[in-house]
Amino acid sequence: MSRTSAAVEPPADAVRPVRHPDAPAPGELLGAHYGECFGCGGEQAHGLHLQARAGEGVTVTAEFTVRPAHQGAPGLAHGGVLASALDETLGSLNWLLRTIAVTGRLETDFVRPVPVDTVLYLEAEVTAVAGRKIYSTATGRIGAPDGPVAVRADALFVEVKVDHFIDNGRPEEIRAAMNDPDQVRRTRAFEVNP
Ligand SMILES: CCCCCCCCCCCC(=O)SCCNC(=O)CCNC(=O)[C@H](O)C(C)(C)COP(=O)(O)OP(=O)(O)OC[C@H]1O[C@@H](n2cnc3c(N)ncnc32)[C@H](O)[C@@H]1OP(=O)(O)O
Repeated sequence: MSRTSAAVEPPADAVRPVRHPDAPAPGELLGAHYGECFGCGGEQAHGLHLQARAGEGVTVTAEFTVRPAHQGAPGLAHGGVLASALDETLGSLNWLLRTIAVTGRLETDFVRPVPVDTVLYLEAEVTAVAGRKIYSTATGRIGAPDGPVAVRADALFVEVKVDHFIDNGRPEEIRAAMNDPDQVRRTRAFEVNP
């Protein structure tokens, strides 16, 4: 059962999200926004290596394989790892809006245990936007895109300027990300225009 709080309910003046005209086409892989990202980075040895794919409208899908390193209870995925997979999937939606945003609130329901070696099929959608606040929802299903729901989440992302990272991050990583030879990743991190 979901017990979503008012904090992740869009207010009355919220509007429908608008897919950016230059958003990746439905079916296209989004790629990582940062090579060292725990959720999606290919250079992050300890990461989830989650790959999100654009869907129709402001939706994405992603697959995440639960590895032995992701255990909490013996043979079962750790709840925090599952929340991370949901967070990353939800965060990747903002690229379809061409908005830089960070997770303000993430409410997660853990519905079924998720065994090691399971492929979790994630889908996420932006439901509404109110000023800087972006409301979104996600589900993770076991074994197949129409498998049983194991986890779900509602989230509030808050739009930020690139200064958020420059002011709060470590200079060496910021410098490296700004000089990333991967132009798409650099654009996602630092040159996004609404
Ligand atoms: C280098 C690579 C780059 C990479 C670029 C790509 C980034 C990908 C990120 C991946 C996802 C992550 O891991 S993100 C990492 C985890 N998250 C974070 O570190 C965020 C930490 N929190 C913050 O920095 C801050 O609290 C913010 C930015 C979220 C909000 O601060 P702020 O900018 O001062 O704004 P503030 O006025 O407080 O809030 C704006 C509106 O949102 C609402 N609001 C804010 N937080 C909440 C909340 N938790 N629950 C309910 N509502 C909230 C406020 O009530 C307000 O509503 P109203 O009054 O307007 O109605």
